[in-house]
Amino acid sequence: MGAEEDKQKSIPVLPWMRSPIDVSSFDECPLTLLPCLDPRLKVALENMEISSLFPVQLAVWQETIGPGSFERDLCINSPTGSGKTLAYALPIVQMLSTRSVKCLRALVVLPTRDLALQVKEVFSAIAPAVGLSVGLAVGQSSIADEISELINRPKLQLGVSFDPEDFLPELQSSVDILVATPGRLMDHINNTKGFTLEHLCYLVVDETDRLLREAYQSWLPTVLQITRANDESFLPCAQTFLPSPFSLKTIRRSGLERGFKGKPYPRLVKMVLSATLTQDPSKLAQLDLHHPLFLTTGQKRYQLPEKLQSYKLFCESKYKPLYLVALLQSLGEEKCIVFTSSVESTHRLCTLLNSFDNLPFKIKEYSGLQRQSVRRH
Ligand SMILES: Nc1ncnc2c1ncn2[C@@H]1O[C@H](COP(=O)(O)OP(=O)(O)OP(=O)(O)O)[C@@H](O)[C@H]1O
Repeated sequence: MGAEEDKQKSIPVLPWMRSPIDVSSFDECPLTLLPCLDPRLKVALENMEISSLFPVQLAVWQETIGPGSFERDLCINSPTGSGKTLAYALPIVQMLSTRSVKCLRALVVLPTRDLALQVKEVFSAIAPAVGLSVGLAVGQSSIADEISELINRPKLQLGVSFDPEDFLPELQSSVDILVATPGRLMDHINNTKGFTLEHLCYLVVDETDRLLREAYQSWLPTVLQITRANDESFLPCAQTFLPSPFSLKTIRRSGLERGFKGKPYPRLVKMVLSATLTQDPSKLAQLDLHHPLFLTTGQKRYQLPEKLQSYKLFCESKYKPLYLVALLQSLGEEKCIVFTSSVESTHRLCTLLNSFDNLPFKIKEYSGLQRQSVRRH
């Protein structure tokens, strides 16, 4: 294939992908210079030893809290390690920080439990600073325990007798933000009383490529259908709706005046992220994006720290373990992480290394073979 043909092939089909925002043109931004940052969140970030925002975080801030003000759905293509989690967590938490009534307003979906746990940790480090709670639906605990974490059941008052027929306690969400894997999310959608996406304002699809590659019990069409159904059921009452301080209904008015061409407004804002975002129109169509804005750093898959040096060692594959042992020995006391391509190779390599009894270091296995509780310590 000629170079010209190659170039042709890499031009995205979708027009909005052809004029992206170049994230690499942004610099890091010290928190002291970040416009509109809630001071409570600034303190929370400083407690995490974060003193400036990475380029992707600044670019997203500009399109959400900054002049972009969440008007468009965001598609973010940025390498692993570039700080995508905080890029969406910070604006969402800041936007929800003024809400006083608790209900589920932001949903973040990730393909695996480990990733969901990492993302939950980031939200948990900043959300409580502005009075928001974060929940996790990943199947780490029993469904009953998870439900009691996510749903608040008001207790019956002592001494007051209720006819069980008349009394249906109002179930409310205990969390404002939920981080979930698709399977457990579907369990709650289908079976958990009081679990509702009715008030959802933000949907984040992290590791989008992976989530679009597999259907995962059709979680995406289900979530979109539920949120669309909310839009439709609210639309007829949009003209006659009188705001009430006690109403929890999110009224997604038709936003003609804002150029939303009859789409409901406020709408469900979507942010989709990946290190290798697909350009396949049929895959992206599944997300039903609104006037999407593409933010990208190009084709880079990984973001390596500037001072990291890398070396390659060439050898025949049958000698790989021996070279590895020699390399580890030469590194002496340094801590090392060895990555392999599968759970099985990790297990094999670990068994092999442990069979040398004169190595001056301890070897620990870390893969999906270990239970979650072991992996976290
Ligand atoms: N502004 C920041 N200042 C300092 N460290 C940061 C900042 N933002 C993120 N980090 C740290 O950088 C690392 C990478 O961040 P993160 O995991 O969000 O990257 P990512 O782009 O989401 O990667 P992945 O594709 O693996 O999910 C994390 O250890 C995180 O704590």
